[in-house]
Amino acid sequence: MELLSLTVNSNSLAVLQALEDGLKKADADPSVKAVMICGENGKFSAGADIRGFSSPKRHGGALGPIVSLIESSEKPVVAAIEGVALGGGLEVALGCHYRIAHVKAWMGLPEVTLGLLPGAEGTQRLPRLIGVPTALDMITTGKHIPATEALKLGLVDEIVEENTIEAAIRLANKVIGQPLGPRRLSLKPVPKVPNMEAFLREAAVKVKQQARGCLAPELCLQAVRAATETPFAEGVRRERELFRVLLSSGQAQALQYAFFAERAVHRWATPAGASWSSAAPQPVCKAAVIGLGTMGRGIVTSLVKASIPVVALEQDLEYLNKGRKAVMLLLEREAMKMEGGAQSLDFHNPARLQFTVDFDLLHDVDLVIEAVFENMALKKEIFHKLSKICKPGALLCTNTSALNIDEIASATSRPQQVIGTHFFSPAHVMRLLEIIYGRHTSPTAIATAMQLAKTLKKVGVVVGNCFGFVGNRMMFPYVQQAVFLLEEGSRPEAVDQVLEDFGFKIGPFRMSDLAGLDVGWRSRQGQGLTGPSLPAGTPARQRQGQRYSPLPDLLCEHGRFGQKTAKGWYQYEKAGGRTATPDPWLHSFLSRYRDTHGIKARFIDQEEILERCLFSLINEGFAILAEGIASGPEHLDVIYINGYGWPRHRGGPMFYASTVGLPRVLDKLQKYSEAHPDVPGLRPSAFLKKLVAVGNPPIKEWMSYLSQQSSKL
Ligand SMILES: CC/C=C/CC(=O)SCCNC(=O)CCNC(=O)[C@H](O)C(C)(C)COP(=O)(O)OP(=O)(O)OC[C@H]1O[C@@H](n2cnc3c(N)ncnc32)[C@H](O)[C@@H]1OP(=O)(O)O
Repeated sequence: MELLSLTVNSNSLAVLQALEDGLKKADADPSVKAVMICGENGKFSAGADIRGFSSPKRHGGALGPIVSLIESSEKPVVAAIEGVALGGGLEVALGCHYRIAHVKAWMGLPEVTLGLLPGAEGTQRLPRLIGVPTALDMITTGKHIPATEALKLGLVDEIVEENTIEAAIRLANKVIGQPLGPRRLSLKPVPKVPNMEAFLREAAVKVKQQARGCLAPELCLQAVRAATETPFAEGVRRERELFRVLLSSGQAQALQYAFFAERAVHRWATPAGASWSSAAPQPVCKAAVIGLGTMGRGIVTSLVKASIPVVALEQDLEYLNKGRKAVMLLLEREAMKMEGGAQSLDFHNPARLQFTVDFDLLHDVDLVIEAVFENMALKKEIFHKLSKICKPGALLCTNTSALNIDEIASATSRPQQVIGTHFFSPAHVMRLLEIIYGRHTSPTAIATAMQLAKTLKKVGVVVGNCFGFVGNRMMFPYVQQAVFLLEEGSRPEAVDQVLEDFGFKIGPFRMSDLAGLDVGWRSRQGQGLTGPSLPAGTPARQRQGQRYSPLPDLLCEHGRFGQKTAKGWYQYEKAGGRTATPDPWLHSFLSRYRDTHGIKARFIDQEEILERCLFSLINEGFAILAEGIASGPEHLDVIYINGYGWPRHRGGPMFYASTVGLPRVLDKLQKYSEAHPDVPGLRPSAFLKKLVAVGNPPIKEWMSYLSQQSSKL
């Protein structure tokens, strides 16, 4: 035997053992001259089984010594990388003396996205191979890179278009007898950077800023720093130490929960029994988007990027030309980020992207996404038209953040094909797609919308139809609490700071200024909560017997719509400016407001700000679960992580509640509810009370209590 081949699809214990046994056998057998390591079924390895991290013994130090064993082999070891080499899989490849990859393979060290660091000596070998700046980027972001890039970086020695295994065998035969010392990465010095210390210091500041409280990127950087400052063996010791810190941090559990939650939402189901396992999607070969405002432009861009031909429609030529310009600009920017540039998107080709004011051009599309502004009468008029013009099987989607899907569907002759597709702004960037089924929506329509999400590289989450659906419905009590806190004595910057320190990308007041206060104002006017239709004599701070804050309405009456008017909860340098500065006018306005309404301002500490905002949001989540609007807590968490800037390392609001402990959440809600009996959002939901009563079960068991007990809730 001249060559031994080993397969390493996943780094399970059995595979590791087989790898170790195989290597020892190869070393001991004089007839073996070289070793080739490959994966089965066209995949090298996706790394360790993520579920295994809950048992530290299984992975912590198990792989590192095997990687060292590979490297110290006296016979050349060649990695044949097909499919993916990720995490522990890539670390195995780094232990090999040569790496050869298929042109379509992808590589990366994504441990950081799971709250960990590459703990099998990867933080020490990769910088030695490709240099500190690039290794640091790969390790702290966890990005997957294509084989072509890996070749440019020197991560692999060769890429092939044909049979990788045969090419690896050829390479192994060629290098038999050549000295292995120069191929052992642990023996190589880390390539120098002109001012390494300054470089690492700057990188640390950047990584900390981007991490927003997530530990893993910072500890990844510390491990790479160790590679630059200490010999290999010392660096490995430091890497193991840091790995153990991360493994026992709650953040790793939260991030791993988020990994599986994002996959669990693919397996959608509705209370009526429709599900992913029985429904098949319809093909979408051509789509249309109606309305080229901010949302429509992003949606068109997203479809073009996914190579779906689009007809983009506006109400008149003026709006069409404005929309066309904006879409072209977005597409040009996107094309610049892509390898093939504008050519790869081909958006100047009318067969790919057509602009029109003629509804009749929608006769042959497979799917329409209506994205006009939130006006029920207008949406119904459009859907009525669509059901006359579109071909029989076409899916009719409405991009709405709160409107009733059933009412929109009632305007058509085919309500089974009507579905809500709630995109998030900017629609070509944000990953979330909330998919809302109505009473008559067919399983095929849901499956098609889910497939669309996948094609657009988004995470689709299927939810039921209610005001605000899941995301916005949970957001209402959160924002309401934030405003109540201002009434009681706090300031926008204090509330935002607490929530941003928690890890939100942006606090509720900065968010409101960004989105525009006029959006909510129009909606409240429509609901008769403010404006001319408010009955005379309505108390200023009460609606239907419940506490109401007119503060946001008053700001709008002063023309303060947020960034677009340079004034909102903050002041900005100019209309459209982005830099929020606390505004003395607002502070004295709040004082006058409190005086007018006889409110005595009090000091509100950070704990109260955090708990009232977050626990009211979580409380609404429990109500949503109890009503069957979403089929599990993962759905709510995926929505919040991908659409609302919830810090991923805290796993989503429902996972966070499970880590705080449901008895504590209940206790605090009870306390706040007693202090504010006129605020329904603080009254603990029956489902939360039930879960506490049955002993605070783990999150994965919550829904089982609902099905047994829903009638008694
Ligand atoms: C000291 C030793 C330490 C080692 C550290 C590590 O190795 S940590 C693990 C590093 N690896 C990863 O993070 C890879 C994670 N996986 C992915 O990025 C993707 O799954 C993929 C490999 C790129 C494939 O993507 P694709 O879109 O084709 O499929 P899915 O993501 O839907 O995955 C299919 C199912 O496989 C499960 N899965 C994938 N990888 C793992 C894994 N490493 N451990 C456990 N399970 C994994 C995934 O959950 C899917 O299962 P479902 O049952 O369908 O949900």
